Amino acid sequence: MQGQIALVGMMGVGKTAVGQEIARQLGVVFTDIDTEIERAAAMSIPEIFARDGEAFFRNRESVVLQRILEGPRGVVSTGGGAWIQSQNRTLIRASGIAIWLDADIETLWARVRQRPTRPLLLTANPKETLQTLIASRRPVYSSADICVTTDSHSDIETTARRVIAAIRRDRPEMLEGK
Ligand SMILES: Nc1ncnc2c1ncn2[C@@H]1O[C@H](COP(=O)(O)OP(=O)(O)OP(=O)(O)O)[C@@H](O)[C@H]1O
Ligand SMILES: O=C(O)C1=C[C@@H](O)[C@@H](O)[C@H](O)C1
Ligand SMILES: [Mg+2]
Repeated sequence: MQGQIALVGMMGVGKTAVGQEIARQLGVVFTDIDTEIERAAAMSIPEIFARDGEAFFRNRESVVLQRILEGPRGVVSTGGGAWIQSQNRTLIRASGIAIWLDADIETLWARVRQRPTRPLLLTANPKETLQTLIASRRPVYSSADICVTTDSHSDIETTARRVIAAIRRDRPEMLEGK
């Protein structure tokens, strides 16, 4: 591999689940930035948001992202807000490529509504909050190198195959030797 493959996109789109499967199919290491932040802080993400606030979390996110991107090449799943910060986009672009995983609001909502693990959705109307977040973030996600869409009919393995096929088509040098 010629660099890191970073997955970006909205919460619930499947960056963690699909990223893990891409890494398995390619036989490379997989790292999830949210998991690494939680490990380093010995706290869950909702706990970090509640105790230290979002600005603190964003700072940790950048530090952890930089550390992981400097490590062995593989697949890196980011948190939903990571690509929104310009310094993170610079870090990811310098280390490899960004894949935007996209899905419609109904697919995202069906996947996030089950679990109260996303502090940004702890609002009176979480579906509306999700919709507002999508509207503000979509223009930024669209600056990723490759966009792959998923929906309620695409399972994790199929979506992972689609991502690998898109990289092979658009950036074949990334997968040299794979
Ligand atoms: N293609 C898919 N088909 C079916 N279920 C999926 C798919 N992708 C993800 N899921 C399920 O949707 C849920 C959310 O996925 P996941 O945690 O991977 O999202 P995420 O993008 O990493 O979100 P976050 O930004 O909050 O970390 C999980 O329960 C996962 O198993
Ligand atoms: O979309 C976001 O801003 C977030 C998504 C999650 O992956 C976590 O990184 C956190 O809950 C924030
Ligand atoms: Mg995730």
